[in-house]
Order: sequence, then C-alpha cells, then structure tokens
Amino acid sequence: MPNFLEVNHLKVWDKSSGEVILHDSSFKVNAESCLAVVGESGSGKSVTCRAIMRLNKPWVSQSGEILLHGENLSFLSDKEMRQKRGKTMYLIMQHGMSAFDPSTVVGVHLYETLKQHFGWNKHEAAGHMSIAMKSVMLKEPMEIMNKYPHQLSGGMLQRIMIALALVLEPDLIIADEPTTALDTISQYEVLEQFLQLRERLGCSMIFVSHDLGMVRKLADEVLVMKNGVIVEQGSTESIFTAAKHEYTRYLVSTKQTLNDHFKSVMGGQGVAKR
Ligand SMILES: Nc1ncnc2c1ncn2[C@@H]1O[C@H](COP(=O)(O)OP(=O)(O)OP(=O)(O)O)[C@@H](O)[C@H]1O
Repeated sequence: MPNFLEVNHLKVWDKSSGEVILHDSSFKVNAESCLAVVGESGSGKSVTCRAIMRLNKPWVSQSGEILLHGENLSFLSDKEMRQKRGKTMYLIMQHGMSAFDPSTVVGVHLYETLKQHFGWNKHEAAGHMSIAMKSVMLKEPMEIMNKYPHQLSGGMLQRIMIALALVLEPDLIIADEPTTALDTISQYEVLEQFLQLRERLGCSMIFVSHDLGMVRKLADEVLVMKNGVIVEQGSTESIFTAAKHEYTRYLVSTKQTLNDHFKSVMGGQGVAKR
C-alpha cells in the first residue's frame, strides 16, 4: 500500500530555551492503516502529533518534511494549513473539553466547523450531525448540541468529536490519548467507536496511547518513543511478540505483568486481546 503520510527528519525545539524536544523523527503511515505511538510520559508523542498538524506553541519551532499525499505541508501558509485541519487532517485530543469553546453550546462549534468546510447552514449541519451522533450512540442529539461542554461527560465529548469526524470524513485522524481521561467503561465504548470509525471511513490514523491493550486491538503498526527519539517501529504483531529494542520489551512486559495481575484480581478475566 502507498505511504499516505511521510515524516522525514522532523526536529522540534523550544526556541526560548534551545531545548531539543524531537531530535530526528522519520516514519510513515500507510493508506488506510493505523499507526499507534507509545512511550513514557514526556517522550514527545503529543509534540509529534501537534507538529504534523502544525499546532505547537509559537515558541516551539520545527524543521523537516511532512508529506501528506506527497504534498509537503511545510510549504503551506497558515491559512492553507487551517483549511487542511478538520477536513483533511483531524485531531482528537485527550480532553474533549479542549476542543470546544467553554462559553458556547457545543452545537455552535459544530455548525461553524461544518459551515467552514461544506458551506452548510445551521439546519443542514444539524441534520448531518444528528445522524452521525445517533450512530455513535448519542441519543437526543439536538438536546446535546444545546448543552455547554461542561454539562457533558468526557466520554460524550469524545463521541461528539468522533461523530464530527464521521461527517467531515478526514483522510487522516490523529487521536492523542483520546481515552486516557475517561473511566474504564467509557474507554471501552470510545475504543469501539474508534474501531468503527476506521472501518467506516477507511482513513489513516495515528493513535497515541498508554494502553497497550488498546493499541494491540486497533493498530497495524506501532512506533515506540523515548526521550524525543523513535526507538523502534514495526508491525503490531512484531512489537508485541518479537520486539528488537530493550525499551520496547520493557514496555510490553510491564503491560503483561499488569494484565496478569488484573487477571488474578478479576478471577481469570484478563484484558481482551485481538
Ligand atoms: N509547548 C511546549 N514548550 C516547550 N516544551 C514543551 C512544550 N510541550 C511539550 N514540551 C516538552 O516536550 C517534551 C515532550 O512532551 P510531550 O507532551 O510531547 O510528551 P508525551 O510523550 O506526549 O507525554 P504524555 O504521555 O505525558 O502526554 C516534554 O519534555 C515537554 O516538557
């Protein structure tokens, strides 16, 4: 399958302190495939996601090539990048709350986004959103769209983001720990929605997660990061069964130990594997 996204020699640094955050990252995401990014806190997973979207803070600089469908995003103006975000590249963050303006009801954000990308009026946007929201098990969509973000749970906000993705049909979805802030039941439900999202849109995906059980279920390939450096990339199967790097083996064995412990506590019921 052709490469859909190609990142070459991505370097990211803090201009004010001179600290290098990502040293020299190169990786690829195939068309219609999901790349999971794993690694300990502070290893640079979020900065990588934001660099692709060009959403890092103004004092953070980046160099290198980011090719999407062969188009080098580094050459695009800020205005052109804004047009790419949402419809072509779609970011789902850890806290659903951060995607929405706290001072308006969530419908306003949804209508504005859909107006920007499709030119739809409020009525058209509400119609499309209602169908998508029902499909991700959000009942009473019109009622939900009239609520402020703080009146909705984290799981509901993430599902609204997934529903919006279903309407926008982006080519690339970047999900940065989309389930970390949720309780266990909601994590499972949102993961199910991600699986369906992939199936329905056939899009490419970058999925950042601490949860290796989820990664194993969702991803085709896994990229392992440590201290701003990619230490290993391979198929999900090879990472879990035949990791080359010591750090990857450490991550996988820690997960196995936790799973075994969980199994004993739950009386034999471990975390489901693919
Ligand atoms: N806006 C910023 N300005 C300067 N440095 C930053 C900025 N954002 C992140 N960093 C630094 O970059 C490094 C990587 O951070 P990043 O948030 O990408 O890690 P992460 O792997 O996503 O961690 P976590 O799993 O905890 O979210 C950290 O040392 C962090 O302090």
